[in-house]
Amino acid sequence: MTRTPVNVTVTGAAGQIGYALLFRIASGQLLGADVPVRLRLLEITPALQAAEGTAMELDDCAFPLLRGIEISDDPNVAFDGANVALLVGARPRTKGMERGDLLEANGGIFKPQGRAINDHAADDVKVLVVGNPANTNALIAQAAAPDVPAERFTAMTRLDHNRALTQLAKKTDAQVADIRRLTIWGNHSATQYPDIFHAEVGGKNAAQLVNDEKWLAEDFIPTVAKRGAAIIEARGASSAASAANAAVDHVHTWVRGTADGDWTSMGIPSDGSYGVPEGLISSFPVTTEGGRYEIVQGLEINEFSRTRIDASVAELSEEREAVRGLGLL
Ligand SMILES: NC(=O)C1=CN([C@@H]2O[C@H](COP(=O)(O)OP(=O)(O)OC[C@H]3O[C@@H](n4cnc5c(N)ncnc54)[C@H](O)[C@@H]3O)[C@@H](O)[C@H]2O)C=CC1
Ligand SMILES: O=C([O-])CC(=O)C(=O)O
Repeated sequence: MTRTPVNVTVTGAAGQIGYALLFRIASGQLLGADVPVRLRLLEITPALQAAEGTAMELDDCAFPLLRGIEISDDPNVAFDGANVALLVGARPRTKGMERGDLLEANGGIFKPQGRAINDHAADDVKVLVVGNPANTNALIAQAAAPDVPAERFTAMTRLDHNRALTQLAKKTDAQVADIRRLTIWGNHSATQYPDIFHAEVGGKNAAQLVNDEKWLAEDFIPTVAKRGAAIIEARGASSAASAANAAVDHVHTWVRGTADGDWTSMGIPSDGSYGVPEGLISSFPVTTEGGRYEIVQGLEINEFSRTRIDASVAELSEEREAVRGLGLL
């Protein structure tokens, strides 16, 4: 059977995450080994030549599922017909830049990209924002795309989720595959809250198994939340292969579904669940099926968790106010 190729647009294609990501998409790991893909790469004009170089290497892999590569510096071209859009390219914080400057610079990227998605993407487009500050960049893009259902705009907290899985596996002497139902709540920032109170390790409640609140508060949570900075310190560059891996995981789970009885973490527009103000793009526990996701409902939130979820959500509200003040929403 011949399947129509799926159009996957990747922004920031010549960057370090792009270099780790494109080969995995083209090999079938994003959408499945039975799904042909066409890549659309968006870069700024000075980086087009580097993107061409990456495209040459993609050609040289002779991936059977790769049905074409187009490169452009025009979002209206790159998002044309996009079924999946991975928004990786963003303005990094540079010396002397305040938080407001960063939000404004990224507004200049994510607002026009949101508009281009609105005007040119396929009806079934699914958007993942990786570029930081990911949650608020996703909000800016979503606000610029009023014709696209709001829930199609998501932000990446899967890297945080994966980091938390490994830290918990190490602590409990388990394998990551033995762990289910872990949750990242809130913002992809140092305020995020990795929650093990509903997680299970080999079928046993993780928090009871660990039974060490000091480790949770002083080791596990800061290790996961500050892992990005630790990688920069160790590697001299920010996480790239692990970020690309998480982007692949995020979209793969969204499209192909969560395993029975398990859930994942995604930054998604809040419907007001768990006291998170409606519309904020915040990380929640979600199950996915048939290309749709649903927030896991009915989890009991204890005092320890409540304080931490509220703190991260408060940061998201401040970011929303800041971009509103800049006229980006
Ligand atoms: N959500 C998450 O878990 C993570 C997010 N990140 C973020 O991902 C982003 C990308 O990281 P890297 O690939 O390491 O950065 P990078 O600097 O290596 O690459 C970024 C690329 O984006 C391009 N770019 C800039 N503006 C653009 C525009 N308007 N349109 C298209 N392309 C544009 C640049 O030319 C550059 O090639 C950063 O914002 C980083 O902070 C990184 C790791 C994890
Ligand atoms: O911290 C950074 O700059 C990159 C990032 O988002 C992460 O690794 O989680």
